[in-house]
Amino acid sequence: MYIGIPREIKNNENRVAITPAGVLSLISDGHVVVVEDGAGLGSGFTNEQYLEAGATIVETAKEAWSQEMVMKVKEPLPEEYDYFYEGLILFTYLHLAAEPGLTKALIDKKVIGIAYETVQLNNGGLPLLTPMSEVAGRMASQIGAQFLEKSKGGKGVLLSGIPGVKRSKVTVIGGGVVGMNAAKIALGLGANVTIIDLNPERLRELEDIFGTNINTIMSNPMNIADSIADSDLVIGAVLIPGARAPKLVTEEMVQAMPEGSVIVDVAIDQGGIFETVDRITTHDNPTYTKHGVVHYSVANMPGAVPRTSTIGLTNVTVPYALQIANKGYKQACLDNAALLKGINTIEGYVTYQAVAEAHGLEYDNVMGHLE
Ligand SMILES: NC(=O)C1=CN([C@@H]2O[C@H](COP(=O)(O)OP(=O)(O)OC[C@H]3O[C@@H](n4cnc5c(N)ncnc54)[C@H](O)[C@@H]3O)[C@@H](O)[C@H]2O)C=CC1
Ligand SMILES: CC(=O)C(=O)O
Repeated sequence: MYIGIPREIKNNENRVAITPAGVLSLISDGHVVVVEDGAGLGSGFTNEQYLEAGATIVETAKEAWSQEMVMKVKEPLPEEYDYFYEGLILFTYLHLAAEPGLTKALIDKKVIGIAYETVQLNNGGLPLLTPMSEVAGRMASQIGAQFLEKSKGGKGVLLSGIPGVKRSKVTVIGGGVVGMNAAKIALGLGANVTIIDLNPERLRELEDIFGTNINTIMSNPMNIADSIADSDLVIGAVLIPGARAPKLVTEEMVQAMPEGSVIVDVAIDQGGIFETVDRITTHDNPTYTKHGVVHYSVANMPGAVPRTSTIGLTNVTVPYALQIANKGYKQACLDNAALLKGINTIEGYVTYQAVAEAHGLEYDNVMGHLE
């Protein structure tokens, strides 16, 4: 199979969809990998390293996009939609529930859109989302600590406090991969941590992991309002796979937070869980202040630590890419139920229920397209 790797063009997105080691794996199985000039530089991988691994370097994005399968990191931006063509296999993060324009473009151009974030194992795990959620969760607490500094617009508190001065309170809403990693770092920085989740089994697991060093609370509007009212930092980490994120934190709840508190809405890539998060921010200009509260809503947080993130991402994506390339996407998806769940669009149809619901579009069963 011919596989294209375009350079990422989102603001400060320095990740790339494949490392030279990943190229070698694909080439060893007889595939051709076409990498856009300089695509790996942001992650510290040079054209020469890709060439040594056996890739072909092309000068333009158009050439990288003209291959049978395109592997990317972030969802395509509108200026990339013109590269779509009927039958293209697009293997990347798509986050379609929050992307009506992209959903329409994929349907109109009959692209086979396989979304990393909805590839799902039988146990519910999301193997192609997990490493980036680990990165973003860990970053969320670091970033929150930074924006609590007075010069950054925060109230001027240190997460750990000091002897004689109380520790800051961090509330994490959603105790999955992002939430657990955010809690780990917040605890390490000395904060007083509360995790809120809807799933009692998950709350039990979190207590088994952290012991009584954290508070675990059942998710409901009253508990969320109570916990965030006296929090210094609130982290949004809820996910319903493939769906638009539920707005769990109302404007009124944010208004009740003390001035200079900080919100980090990691779930922004699925639309965000705070009513007051009304925009996606960028690494160049990551925050805005509303009701006196600093809001951070960058949708590609791992793009800021591209070396770690690219290696972490490609560790998990390349084995799936190999299955698609070796067997063809139809057989690969028939043989692998996790990969099958990744197909969001095919032959002009939406084949992921939550995406169809998010946009009021007709849902079609993917199996009818795989004969
Ligand atoms: N902004 C960024 O750069 C990045 C964003 N993300 C996003 O972070 C979000 C979280 O991802 P993961 O932690 O991997 O998901 P996950 O599936 O591991 O965890 C989600 C958690 O939310 C909980 N949940 C569901 N409904 C809830 C409710 N009503 N109240 C409280 N908890 C609820 C679930 O029980 C689960 O424990 C996703 O939207 C993901 O795409 C991930 C990586 C980077
Ligand atoms: C998951 C995601 O949106 C990211 O890694 O940027």
